[in-house]
Amino acid sequence: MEELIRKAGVLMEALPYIKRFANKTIVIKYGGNAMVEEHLKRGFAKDIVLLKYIGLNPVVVHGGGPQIGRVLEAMGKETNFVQGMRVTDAETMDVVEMVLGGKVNKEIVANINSHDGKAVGLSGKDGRLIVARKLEVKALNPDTLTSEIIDVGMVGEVEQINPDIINALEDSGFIPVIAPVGVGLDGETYNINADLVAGRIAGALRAEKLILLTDIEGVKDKSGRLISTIDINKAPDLINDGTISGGMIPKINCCCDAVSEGVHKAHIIDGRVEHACLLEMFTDKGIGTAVGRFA
Ligand SMILES: Nc1ncnc2c1ncn2[C@@H]1O[C@H](COP(=O)(O)OP(=O)(O)O)[C@@H](O)[C@H]1O
Ligand SMILES: CC(=O)N[C@@H](CCC(=O)OP(=O)(O)O)C(=O)O
Repeated sequence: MEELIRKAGVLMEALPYIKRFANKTIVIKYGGNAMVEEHLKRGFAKDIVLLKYIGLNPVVVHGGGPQIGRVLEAMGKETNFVQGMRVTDAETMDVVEMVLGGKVNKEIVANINSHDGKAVGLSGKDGRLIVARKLEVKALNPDTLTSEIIDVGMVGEVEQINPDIINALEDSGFIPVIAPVGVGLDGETYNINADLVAGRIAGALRAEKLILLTDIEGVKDKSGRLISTIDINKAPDLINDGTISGGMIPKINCCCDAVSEGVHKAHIIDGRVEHACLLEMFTDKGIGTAVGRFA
């Protein structure tokens, strides 16, 4: 009996959040590093289905960097990163589109649907959801100490999000699952960092929340302790003083951009924790790092 009462208590803790988030859109970025063990993949799919059944509108944007890397390696093709972006020649672009839009996207769709969700896979080409242009990456040349443009190939940045297709799917009870492949004005294909796509989609949808699932507990301070909240005005200091580096920089920047565009809060959480999304959304304490306006 005690165990049953404890379970009821857990449900009651969730009640104010279920009420607050009813009919709200939640954009969840599912990183390639978080798609590891089978039980975690199933747990993620079940979380998404539960969110939909209790009246929220989850939108999934996925990555797949490690999965792309494995295929390129099997082909014997070298891959390089500049400022966290994969240098993408024509052959690499084909692999990226096949892996993200094909295998990875369909695996997530199938997993959600096997738990009675109604997921539909999309890339940025569908309904011209993600219109992109070539990304210009500037870096300092150590010899001349001048800033130079580095050609990273078909890497794109988001020019515009056309959310009509997402709204149409949501209205019909479907769960959009989006691969971060963009389309240019002339129909060309672009490879875009999945965090950046998730942030821009959350902004365009005026989502209640953006959740980035990654492979670390959240943002940590210099002594390795988790920082549970970051005000968007304080984030640049954490980058400038070196607390935040590497792959965490685009994450925090896209969280800040999303909040500036009207998203209420963005969260960076550990996708290796089972049911991470539910723990973040429906418990008082939450997990990971929340980015918002706290001042
Ligand atoms: N202050 C910080 N707190 C947490 N992680 C950080 C920090 N600074 C840099 N990182 C690095 O950022 C990584 C997350 O970025 P990334 O590997 O690109 O994630 P994903 O593959 O999920 O997109 C962490 O694993 C960690 O190595
Ligand atoms: C331009 C660029 O780097 N694109 C990424 C797209 C996938 C991605 O972002 O995947 P994760 O979220 O799993 O890292 C790539 O090619 O790896």
